[in-house]
Amino acid sequence: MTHLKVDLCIIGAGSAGLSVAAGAAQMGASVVLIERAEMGGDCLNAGCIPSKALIAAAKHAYQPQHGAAFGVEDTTPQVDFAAVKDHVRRVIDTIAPVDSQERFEGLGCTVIRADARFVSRTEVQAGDTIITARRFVIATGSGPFVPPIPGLDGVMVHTNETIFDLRDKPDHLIIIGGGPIGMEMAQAHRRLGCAVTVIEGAKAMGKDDPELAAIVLDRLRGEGVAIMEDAKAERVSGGEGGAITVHTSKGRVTGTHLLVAVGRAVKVDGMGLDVAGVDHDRKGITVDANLRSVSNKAVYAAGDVAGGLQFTHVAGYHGGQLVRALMFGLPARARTDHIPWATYTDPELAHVGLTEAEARKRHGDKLTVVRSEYAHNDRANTEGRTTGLIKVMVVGGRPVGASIVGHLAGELIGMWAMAIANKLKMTAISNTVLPYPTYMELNKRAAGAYFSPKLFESATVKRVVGLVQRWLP
Ligand SMILES: Cc1cc2nc3c(=O)[nH]c(=O)nc-3n(C[C@H](O)[C@H](O)[C@H](O)COP(=O)(O)OP(=O)(O)OC[C@H]3O[C@@H](n4cnc5c(N)ncnc54)[C@H](O)[C@@H]3O)c2cc1C
Ligand SMILES: NC(=O)c1ccc[n+]([C@@H]2O[C@H](COP(=O)([O-])OP(=O)(O)OC[C@H]3O[C@@H](n4cnc5c(N)ncnc54)[C@H](O)[C@@H]3O)[C@@H](O)[C@H]2O)c1
Repeated sequence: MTHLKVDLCIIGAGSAGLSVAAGAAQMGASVVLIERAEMGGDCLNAGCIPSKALIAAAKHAYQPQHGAAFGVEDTTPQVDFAAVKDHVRRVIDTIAPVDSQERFEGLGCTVIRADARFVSRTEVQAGDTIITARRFVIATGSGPFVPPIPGLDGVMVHTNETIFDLRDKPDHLIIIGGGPIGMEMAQAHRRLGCAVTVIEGAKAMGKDDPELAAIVLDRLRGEGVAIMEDAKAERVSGGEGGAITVHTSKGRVTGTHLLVAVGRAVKVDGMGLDVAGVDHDRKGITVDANLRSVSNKAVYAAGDVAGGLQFTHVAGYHGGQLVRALMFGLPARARTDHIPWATYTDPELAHVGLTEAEARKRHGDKLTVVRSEYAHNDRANTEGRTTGLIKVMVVGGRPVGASIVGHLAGELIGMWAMAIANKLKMTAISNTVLPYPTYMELNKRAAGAYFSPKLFESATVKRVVGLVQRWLP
């Protein structure tokens, strides 16, 4: 058995673990980084990157069929599904060196490729190495939750861990779960030529503003994705030639392939957390506002396993907060009110801060909701992207939330994320001069919609202007 004594031991080399490791090692701490599977974790290997690469291929399949409005004849492209998967693989391989063992060893980390588990409150074993550390970061992420639906174990079930490796095009893909994974995968597969049915137990895209989500759902339905809502998957059965039937509270659907996307299960099993005295539950490690275990002060958690929002940018944010806490002894104080998210359907759906419903509940009459429609944006008109809108929730002259549905919503939300993170006023947006014609002007128009009534419908302003005009030379 080898023994190592270090400042910091990080378990998991996904977005969260890598962010902490890179920062801590470059600031001079001795760091052990342990990963039992592929470097880069879910985002690189089975999450964000393959899904966005697949969506990009699907856009290429879709666009040639919709050029007529621009005077370009519609054509039906031939999709080589296996070649699409080659493209997905190439993108992963291109990005992989940034997350690689070699790169992190170059930064000064000791990288161990093994399963890690606590053997005491201050020691972790990985393979034949025992690591004693002043601090530990658990960044073990999450995996697909596969619910105990009767019959599921009797058919071939895909999750995000296998769907990107599928090289034969599904004739009919059934997706259980209408969250971000389900809806992104539904549209991508439909555009690549599959029949797709989504079975959602409650409301599809149910974590987003329902008015904006409805615009995405209309679009997907218009493209031929069948979406069943309030239809809980109750039983699954197999049939001849690999056919799969999902029985729901609203009837049954038969397809050729099944993707389960009903949420995530955090990875904490077999880690010796009880030996280390680290409290945890179904949502992950129980941490305080500083991402520190409430029951073992030497242990911190970051990313999906920290029990909050499950996004790569949150994992990165946790990483930054922990570097600050672990290297300088400053409080981490992870906020959540300024965290944006985006779902990369077409149109995209993005959000930051309070939704309209949450803002109404919290702020009542003090809330103003302003809107800006894509149909009034010149750039959107030139590109035929006029479906969409922005809603901004404003209290006391400052944005407290923004929701966007439309082309590039994931990019546009950045301006509101910056405003909320830095507690900027609406004037910070309205004072900004933007290039014309851009989609970004939608944000400025929303800020304009906030000030317009105050300027153009105010008797006081009219009186002052009248007086000034009388006295101006
Ligand atoms: C299909 C899909 C699409 C997504 N798209 C987006 C998106 O567009 N944008 C976005 O922000 N987020 C997206 N996400 C979410 C994002 O992937 C996760 O939030 C992010 O990967 C979490 O990072 P993490 O470091 O917490 O965990 P992970 O990336 O899961 O990394 C944890 C690592 O720990 C390792 N590990 C676990 N247990 C042990 C152990 N005992 N010993 C050693 N190693 C261990 C695992 O092997 C893994 O490599 C998507 C997720 C999925 C599934
Ligand atoms: N663009 C992005 O940022 C992005 C993309 C994909 C995933 N993610 C992350 O991954 C997480 C997991 O995504 P997800 O879509 O798997 O989970 P989710 O929890 O967001 O959505 C799962 C959906 O499945 C439904 N469901 C659960 N059980 C069901 C049943 N038996 N029958 C029918 N429907 C059922 C739920 O009502 C819910 O709407 C997300 O919350 C997000 O954090 C992010």
